[in-house]
Amino acid sequence: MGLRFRKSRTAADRHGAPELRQDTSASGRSPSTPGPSTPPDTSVFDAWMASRQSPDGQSMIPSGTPRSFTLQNIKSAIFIAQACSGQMLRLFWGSHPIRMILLLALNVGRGTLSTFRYYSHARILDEARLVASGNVRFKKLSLLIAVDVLRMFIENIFDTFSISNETIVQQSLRYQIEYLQIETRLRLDIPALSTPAIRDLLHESDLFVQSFSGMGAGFGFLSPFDFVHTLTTISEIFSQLFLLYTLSSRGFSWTHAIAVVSVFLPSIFSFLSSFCCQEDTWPHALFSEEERAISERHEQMRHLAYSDNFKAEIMLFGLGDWILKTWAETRRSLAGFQAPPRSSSAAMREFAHSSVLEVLAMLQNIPLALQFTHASLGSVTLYRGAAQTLLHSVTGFRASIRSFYNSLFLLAAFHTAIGLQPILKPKESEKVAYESAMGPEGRKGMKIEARYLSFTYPGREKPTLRNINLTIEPGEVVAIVGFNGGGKSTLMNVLLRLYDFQSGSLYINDQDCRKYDPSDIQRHCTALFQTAAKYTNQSVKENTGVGKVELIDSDPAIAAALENGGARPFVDPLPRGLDTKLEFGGYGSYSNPSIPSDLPGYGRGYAPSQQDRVTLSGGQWQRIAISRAFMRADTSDLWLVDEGSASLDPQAQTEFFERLVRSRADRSKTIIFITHTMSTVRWADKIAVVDNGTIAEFGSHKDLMLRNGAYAQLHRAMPEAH
Ligand SMILES: Nc1ncnc2c1ncn2[C@@H]1O[C@H](COP(=O)(O)OP(=O)(O)OP(=O)(O)O)[C@@H](O)[C@H]1O
Repeated sequence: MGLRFRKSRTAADRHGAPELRQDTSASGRSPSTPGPSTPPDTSVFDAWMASRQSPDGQSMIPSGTPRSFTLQNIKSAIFIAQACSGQMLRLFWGSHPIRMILLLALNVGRGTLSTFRYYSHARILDEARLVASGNVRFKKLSLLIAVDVLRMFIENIFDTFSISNETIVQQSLRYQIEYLQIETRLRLDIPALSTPAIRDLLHESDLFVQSFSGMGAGFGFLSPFDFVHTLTTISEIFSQLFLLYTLSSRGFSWTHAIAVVSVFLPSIFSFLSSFCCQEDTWPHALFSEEERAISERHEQMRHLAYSDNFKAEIMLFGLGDWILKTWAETRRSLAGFQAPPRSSSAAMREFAHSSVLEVLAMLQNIPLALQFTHASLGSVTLYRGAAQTLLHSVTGFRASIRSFYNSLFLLAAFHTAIGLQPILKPKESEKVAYESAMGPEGRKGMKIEARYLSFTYPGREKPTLRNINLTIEPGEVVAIVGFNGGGKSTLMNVLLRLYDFQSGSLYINDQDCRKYDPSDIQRHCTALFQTAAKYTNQSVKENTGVGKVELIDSDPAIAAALENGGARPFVDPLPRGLDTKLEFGGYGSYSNPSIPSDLPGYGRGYAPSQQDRVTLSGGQWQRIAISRAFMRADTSDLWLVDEGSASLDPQAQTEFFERLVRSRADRSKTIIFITHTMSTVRWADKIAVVDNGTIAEFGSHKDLMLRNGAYAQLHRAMPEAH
């Protein structure tokens, strides 16, 4: 299946943009194939993708990179603002309508506060100046000071109220935005999440969400919420302009005209030059493949240094120096990339820019010099205050515009992401409900038929599974064996509908599997993955109960699952029983030496770290994972075990298989298990040998031994087989 986005092969194609329609001709899929994770608002998605093209059109800039001010990008930003503003306004409005209006009004009001402050100070200064001439009017001066104190008091109350109102609105908005983002991440399936363009989309969407909590960095983040603050800046600019106007209207002169114009000159010059000098905002080297590779290596080294998981190997193999050296080298290289040597013309431009700014700032003082003889001290102070605030506000406004410009692209990502749908979900009109199958001799369970099934991981060129042909009857027990990297786990993931296949067919209970909602199939399966999840810092109850969340509070159901999983011997003596929290044996975990680590239990004891939490061994974690899988055994037609018992000792492994088979005494479940241990193969009715992505042999132990092929060879290589 080819991913298609545009007719011509652009950088977007090369980076795996999701297709607008399914390319059925290339994949050989049936028309009933579920739709891809098509962004619902493709025009916003197109604008977002277009903004990620590098200026030469040859590559895509990494997600999270600020966009440059090109004509194309500016057009995209305007389009995004138009297309998404409705949604944003609805979100803003929906959070707290009254508080939202207050927020806008208070932000406008805040901008005028400095004008009152300067005006009040100017009047006090003018009055105080009379002290020198002996004409001091104490009553008036006291009144002015009292008014100023009152102004400060009101300003304080205004600020306090406006900050608390803003916090409430921001928290509410943040909640809504984060909720939508988390919901999207949970809704999407693995194929959607592995599509490079969707991953980038979600990354920028995450940055958008982070910008609401002030956690963003590097993108010049400014959430649309923060943009409300520019209302303060705008109102500040207008109120200072008004102040300057009132100063000049006391007797207009050309010096006042110069005053108003000169106040703006540095800002105007700076504003225009920031748009004109594109080289300053587009460091090409930042996006080269070379830098990306170095940056990745840099991150890897940092991760190695920080993560506890690698500590043992780092110490054992003496990797410390190598990690530090590589980290330092990559860091230096990155610094070189981030600060490319400036060309002499760029340096000259920078010099000219700063000199002009300085001259313009100096020009601002000319009106002061001209007026000094006849203007009052208050007017002079007022002029300086207004001029500086204006400069500051316009500069701040310019920075806000730039940040807001960038946040529009993050908004586009968020807007598109929250509309994404899982790739594997079938169309409502074609969906069928799952029903258990009946097999020969009244056996129940899941029937699986794969025909010429092939699968390639997203972003990979070579298929991992090729022409898989396999029929598993309801109630059958099948062992999958083969060499490392052959594709066994991948086959399990495809059977579980965690991944879709590109060609061939897969029938489950005589129905095309693509007609089922994957969650409908998964509800009837239980699985034990090669690397079982460890819900660290969560209780035994939660670690087990998540196997069937409806029963997470049912102590009897959890106790039964722990019994089946062989976990009770070490769970029962725990100080807080099912409520004891479980920890992974990291190097940072705390051990309390006063508690003996050899508490009675199954096999070796656990290492208690605190009264309410324990650190489990690898095998104990595996028993918890098995218990979790047993939580859903009653309602499952299929058990899939991917070396889930590999960490168990031989006796425990036998017990596990006995329990597994006992749990389907009436042969009411299909069981598929992947194993490298030949002693466990005896539990299987049939064996599939997976080699190099295909099923090399399939049959009973007896048949395959007689065949004397790959299985017989594997079997003979295992000492415990004899
Ligand atoms: N998420 C993934 N993305 C890309 N390639 C993958 C992914 N998972 C596995 N592979 C590749 O698919 C191939 C088959 O891997 P798989 O885990 O299915 O093999 P396996 O037979 O289960 O191996 P083992 O016996 O070692 O567990 C390997 O080459 C592996 O690199």
